[in-house]
Amino acid sequence: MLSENKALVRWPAPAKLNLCLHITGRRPDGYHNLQTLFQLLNYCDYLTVSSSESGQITLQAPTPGVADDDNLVVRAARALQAATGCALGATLSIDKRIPMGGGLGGGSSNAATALVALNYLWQTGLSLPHLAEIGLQLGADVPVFVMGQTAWAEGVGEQLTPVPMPQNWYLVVTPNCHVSTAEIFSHKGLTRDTPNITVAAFLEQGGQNDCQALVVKLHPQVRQVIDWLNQFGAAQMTGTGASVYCAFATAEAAQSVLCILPKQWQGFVAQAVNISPLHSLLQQIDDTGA
Ligand SMILES: C[C@@](CO)(OP(=O)(O)O)[C@H](O)COP(=O)(O)OP(=O)(O)OC[C@H]1O[C@@H](n2ccc(N)nc2=O)[C@H](O)[C@@H]1O
Ligand SMILES: Nc1ncnc2c1ncn2[C@@H]1O[C@H](COP(=O)(O)OP(=O)(O)O)[C@@H](O)[C@H]1O
Repeated sequence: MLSENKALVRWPAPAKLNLCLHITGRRPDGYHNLQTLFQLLNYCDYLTVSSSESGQITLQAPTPGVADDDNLVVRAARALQAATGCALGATLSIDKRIPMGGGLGGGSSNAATALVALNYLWQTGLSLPHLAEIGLQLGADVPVFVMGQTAWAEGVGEQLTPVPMPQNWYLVVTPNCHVSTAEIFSHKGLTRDTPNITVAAFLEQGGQNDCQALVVKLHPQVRQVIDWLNQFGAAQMTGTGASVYCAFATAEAAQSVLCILPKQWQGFVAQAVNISPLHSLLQQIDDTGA
């Protein structure tokens, strides 16, 4: 099926949540070491990708606010060409559903899906760890999406240990404000000295988001979302914000809160998954021998 209709395949690029985000130190290059639990979700952007003989990388429609040459899928395609010497080109399109710049990893996930899809279509044969290494040059969150499992992460997010988590339902709410990752990491008010913990300790006690206290000071809208969601459970920010999430035992419970979400915010309901929808698709391709 796939071999006949490759251009029609919708390659999923899932969102993630950081179920904790501990900043444990600052490296000499200015980047921060962290410990985080990357929880993959079944809520996705979708890419269509076709291979071409031209060698050109073309985006069918621009992503709002992003120049095509800066788009992470274009940069991912070019990085794969450079790493493999592949002379083929590609035409890509993105069906964007994940709010941008919200700490949900959409751009990084798009890049990871482009790497995985093109590695398949171009038959460049790189392993997932090799693709993750290429992805790390594009962003600290790309490796987890390439590897495709919910995981405990250390370093800048590239040292990954898969950890199966309960398949909770999450309501994710994004206020109408933009939080700059670079601004938060360079702010003098950021907590950067959280002691390292073990995965076992996280699983037992949970963890906090070290960026949250600073972000709510700088962006009162994020505090408003947290206060509102706290009526229904323990709300926490993901990444460097601005999105906030709250866990529910059932889809219905999460959906019923989404129905009464104040109009100035956007939200979606998603289920936690341990295997990325992208990797479930790859498995299906392998199984059918397409
Ligand atoms: C902290 C996280 C947690 O998921 O936040 P979100 O982006 O998801 O909100 C990510 O690892 C972010 O990864 P990503 O968004 O790919 O960051 P990058 O583009 O690599 O870096 C943006 C800027 O943030 C700073 N930065 C980023 C990551 C890190 N571990 N230390 C840093 O100091 C650097 O100044 C860098 O120039
Ligand atoms: N394909 C893409 N999708 C989303 N953002 C992209 C993309 N390519 C580049 N970007 C840039 O990356 C930034 C971060 O995007 P995103 O991954 O959605 O958020 P976050 O890093 O907060 O999780 C965006 O604000 C945008 O400027």
